[in-house]
Amino acid sequence: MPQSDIAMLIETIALDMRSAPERGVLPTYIPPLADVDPDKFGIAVLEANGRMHLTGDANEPFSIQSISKVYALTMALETIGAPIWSRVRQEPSGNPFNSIMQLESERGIPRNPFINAGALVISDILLSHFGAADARRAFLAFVRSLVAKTSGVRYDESLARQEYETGFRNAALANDMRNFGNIQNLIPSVLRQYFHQCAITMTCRQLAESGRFLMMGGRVATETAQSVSARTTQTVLALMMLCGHYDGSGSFAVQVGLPGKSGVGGGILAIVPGIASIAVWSPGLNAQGNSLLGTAALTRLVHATGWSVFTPPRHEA
Ligand SMILES: NC(=O)CC[C@H](N)C(=O)O
Repeated sequence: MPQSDIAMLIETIALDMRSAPERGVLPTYIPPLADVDPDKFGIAVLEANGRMHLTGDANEPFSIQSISKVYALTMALETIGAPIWSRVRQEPSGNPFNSIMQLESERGIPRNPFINAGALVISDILLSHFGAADARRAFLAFVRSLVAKTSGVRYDESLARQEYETGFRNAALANDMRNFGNIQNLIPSVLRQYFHQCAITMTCRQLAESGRFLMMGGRVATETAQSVSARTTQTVLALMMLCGHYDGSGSFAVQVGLPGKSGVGGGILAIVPGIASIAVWSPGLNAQGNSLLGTAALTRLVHATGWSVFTPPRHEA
């Protein structure tokens, strides 16, 4: 698609989204996220050729929350590899992201790395691998290695602390898994690691840049950064498609048709393999905790571009 068309398209979508009457609801269980301006809206589209298209609030940092689960899984796969699958499965959960019922009945083995229980196991794995003193630093360094300009890519310490003080459900999930022998480090350390990962702030521009390795089969944006293996990339994309939107993953696949990962900060990272890395941000959420207008914007974008992975490639006659 010509570059001017993408630029115009996202302008039009952003304009329509600005006046949308239904904007979803802000999450109240993480206090600072309830105070974000619900009218914020941004889109960043990074094409495979390196062109970046931005609109709206695409240069404003926001809390990436569960989008961080993509980087954590990538790191765990690149450092530990296949043994992680004895502690977390690769299946859709069909349950809310913070559900404890399924975890209990399945004896502390989470369905996938993108629900909270699975992400806590991944945080535990990173803690064991890098050590308590270095795991947080290593995680932030990895995320920074994926973006060109790292300014603003940081832990929001205040948000991480407030989630630590109020995240009783996550504490319950971690304790339940420790009871089943699937958490090895001390619970406070695991929770601190996990809440910090969730509390990273990034702009849509930086998020789209960070998805470059997923778009390009493992090649990253900056020259200094290591590349990620093609196998890890495919695994992460497959799980984003199947589990990236929790119990809304099926309808996201039907509407948008791209591997995507949402966060309760209102961001979504969606990947068109070989073609584009897309980040959208609108803080209001739908009933499954995924950005309402972010999903609507991606639906429009994919409809106009034919970028769904389920759309057959156009062949010249
Ligand atoms: N879906 C999300 O973004 C959830 C992340 C949030 N930090 C939590 O653990 O509840």
